[in-house]
Amino acid sequence: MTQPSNTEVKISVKNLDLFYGDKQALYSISLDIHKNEVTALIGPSGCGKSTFLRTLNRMNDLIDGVNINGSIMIDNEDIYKTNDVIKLRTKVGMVFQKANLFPMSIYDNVAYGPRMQGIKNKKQLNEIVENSLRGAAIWDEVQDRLKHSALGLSGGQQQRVCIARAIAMKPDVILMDEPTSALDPISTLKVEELIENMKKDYTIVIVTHNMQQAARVSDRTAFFLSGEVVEYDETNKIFSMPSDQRTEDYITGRFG
Ligand SMILES: Nc1ncnc2c1ncn2[C@@H]1O[C@H](COP(=O)(O)OP(=O)(O)OP(=O)(O)O)[C@@H](O)[C@H]1O
Repeated sequence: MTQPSNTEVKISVKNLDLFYGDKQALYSISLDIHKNEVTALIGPSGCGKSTFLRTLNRMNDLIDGVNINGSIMIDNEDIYKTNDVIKLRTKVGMVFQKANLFPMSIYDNVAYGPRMQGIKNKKQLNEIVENSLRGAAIWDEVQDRLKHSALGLSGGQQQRVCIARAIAMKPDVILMDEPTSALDPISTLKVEELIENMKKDYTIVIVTHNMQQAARVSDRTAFFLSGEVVEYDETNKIFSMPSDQRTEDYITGRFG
């Protein structure tokens, strides 16, 4: 468990409500996410963790009938007031629960985003691919088979290539939605180590069902319940001395 430092605020969420049609899924969420920290979102199934995560790069815009009130500022800019959603999603990358690599080579998977941005220079692409795979702690395992299909890798390796693919876009923030829930314990540990190492370069927000994982990798933890944030604090505090009885009941396994 790491000690949070007094880092600057990267993302500031104020009074955020979200509705799927008539159904409200998030209630007046306000919290600050700090730069170069790992922030964990925990809570029982259906409490709104993924919904909240997706608001941070406007992935919910892709769902019909979603309405949002309140504001989310990233680097002091309201992300719901910009029209450049592509730029936002470049700055705020995402890694999903299940590795979702394209049926193409490892190299092409990582080079995909930069190529879409118009980078064609071979040397530059080689550099981006190598640096991204190194950044995702998978270079040593795949450097001899960059031209092989990415789908031939193990689940844990594929998930790290997904992280490399996110890194290749040079994001500031990386959102991770249960990135290890489909992995075995050893691959999980590798991804957790990777997350710890990545926070010096990125701001990371991770949804996890795994309480030990939240305790191991995060600096701050938000406990969600029925669409509200019950408690948000330093991870040490949440896991040793929560202020709210409901947080305590959840982390001690009394429900959820
Ligand atoms: N596309 C959607 N349309 C309508 N309702 C949705 C949609 N996605 C999620 N919901 C509802 O919003 C609420 C929050 O769901 P969400 O997936 O954010 O919770 P979660 O905490 O991430 O759950 P889990 O841990 O099971 O992934 C739930 O009641 C869910 O049914």
